[in-house]
Amino acid sequence: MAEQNLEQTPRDLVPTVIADELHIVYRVHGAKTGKGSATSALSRIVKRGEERGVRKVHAVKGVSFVAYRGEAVGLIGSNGSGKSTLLRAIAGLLPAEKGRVYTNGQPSLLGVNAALMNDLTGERNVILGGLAMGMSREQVRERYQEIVDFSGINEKGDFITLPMRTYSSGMAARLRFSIAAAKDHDVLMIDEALATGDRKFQVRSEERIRELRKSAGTVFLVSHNNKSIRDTCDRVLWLERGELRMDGPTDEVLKEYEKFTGK
Ligand SMILES: Nc1ncnc2c1ncn2[C@@H]1O[C@H](COP(=O)(O)OP(=O)(O)OP(=O)(O)O)[C@@H](O)[C@H]1O
Repeated sequence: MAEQNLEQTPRDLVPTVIADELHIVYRVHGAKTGKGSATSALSRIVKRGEERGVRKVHAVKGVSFVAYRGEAVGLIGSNGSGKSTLLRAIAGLLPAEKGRVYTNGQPSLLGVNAALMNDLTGERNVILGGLAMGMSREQVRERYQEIVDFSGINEKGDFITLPMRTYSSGMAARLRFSIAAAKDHDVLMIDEALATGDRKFQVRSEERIRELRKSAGTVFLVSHNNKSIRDTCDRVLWLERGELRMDGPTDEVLKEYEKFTGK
């Protein structure tokens, strides 16, 4: 893929993320506890080393690709195929077992579980979220109304002044997306954020993703919604059992993926 792109317009392509034979392995402690007393457990640890009682999950297996500035890259694959793991590794949240990830610029991961404070109001979260992304107080103040309007949180009443815990999961996801999308990111990674919003919000956020791409960032989008991927991404990486099964133009990859899933 990289070679193909380089042949087309070598000077315009600025790589933002490079994954080189990347392997990610989770270690689950206490998965195989074995039987017996505490003393026998201790002696097993001493005798057989620290890996005893640790189960490994090899979630990403030798994935390589190069993503460029201005690209929107979809990540697809069955449940448990390694999509979220790959994003977390690009964001620097998981160490590589083998291989490397290089990023040019600051990657921001916008997950469904992104950490907003449930006991604080939406309003406070907008401010803290903006500051946490590196915006100044003035910038947050300037963008505040835009963020709230984009999220649509106040469409059905004054919810922005209520604690986040009173929001539905869709409302919370919309607010997270709106906060993250208020800033231009070098590399923005979105994990299923669109799936939780209603159709009107999805259309708005897809539009914003296209804008973010124009402002020279790279966007990664994990989704099980093929339509969202088709409407937003020009390139798709298809993962299956941790391996990169296909990397290419959206239509080509989705065609093969739909054959695979029988849809
Ligand atoms: N914290 C963790 N500890 C151990 N194993 C994990 C952990 N998180 C994910 N896994 C395992 O890693 C593999 C890949 O999971 P991942 O969440 O990356 O898949 P996914 O493609 O994003 O799935 P989905 O579409 O269901 O969200 C799975 O086998 C999963 O069980």
